[in-house]
Amino acid sequence: PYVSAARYGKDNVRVYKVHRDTEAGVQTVTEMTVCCLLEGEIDTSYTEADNSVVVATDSIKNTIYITAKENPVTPPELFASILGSHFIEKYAHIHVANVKVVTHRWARMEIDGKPHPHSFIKDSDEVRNVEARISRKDGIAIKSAIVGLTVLKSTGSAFHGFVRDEYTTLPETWDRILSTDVDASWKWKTVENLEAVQALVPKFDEAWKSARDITLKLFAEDESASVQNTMYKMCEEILVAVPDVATVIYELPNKHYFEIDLSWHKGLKNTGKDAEVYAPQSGPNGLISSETISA
Ligand SMILES: O=c1[nH]c(=O)c2nn[nH]c2[nH]1
Repeated sequence: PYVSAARYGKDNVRVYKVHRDTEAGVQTVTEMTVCCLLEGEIDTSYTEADNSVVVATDSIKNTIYITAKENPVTPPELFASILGSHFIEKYAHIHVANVKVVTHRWARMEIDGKPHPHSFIKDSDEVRNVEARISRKDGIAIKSAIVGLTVLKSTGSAFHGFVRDEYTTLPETWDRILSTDVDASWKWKTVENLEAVQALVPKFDEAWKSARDITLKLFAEDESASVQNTMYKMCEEILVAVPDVATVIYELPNKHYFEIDLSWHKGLKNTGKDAEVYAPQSGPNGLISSETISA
């Protein structure tokens, strides 16, 4: 046997960093969870217990803290690229660093109508993620994402005209609840090195805001004929709004809310246009995904 692929490192490295603007008296916080996995000439550490090629995962963890201390931690695309580049530059036998950064939400509190200088709320479990592959020979490939943005609309969603056969029980509907946990990601065109990432820095936050705004606006306003079609419209608009992005990926669970027929109770009407009380379903759920590439 031989090792066909190997990567190792430290996962679930939680990092918090505060920026203190003493002049303005305003503090800003960033909290993230980092995973950093290395690839390279490391097979002998698996096949021959040769630890001389192993940068200990503990040292990788230490490097994450030091890199966070000495560099910007935002935008996460930049921090991930700086961190990954460190390993390629420092260790000749390490050829790829796979860095995932999950940034958690700390929304600045508004107290008496004013942004508070140093207090924040975790207003949802939504996260902003980055997965970067920093490779000595292939350059830097970055995928950014919005994950865990849970949304619901109480109307403005239909689903009819689908295959009807001996397996079908789902009634057609012209007015249903639509709810999903958005997982949207966009792949940047691969860049040569860290310098090229730094040139892109102003675009990373803009792209995240555009992708999030487009997703919410279309979700709310589209008279949805299906999750598939609404998802495609989101991809189209993101590809137009963010030219440096080559591919947009969505994965949307369809979190069903079932009507409850209460007619057995004194003829109580609670279906179709009379439906008001529904049963939210934990599962099964639909799962609709797509990858859309600019022309
Ligand atoms: O939007 C939807 N897409 C589907 O493919 C589907 N299948 N059942 N309900 C559905 N809703």
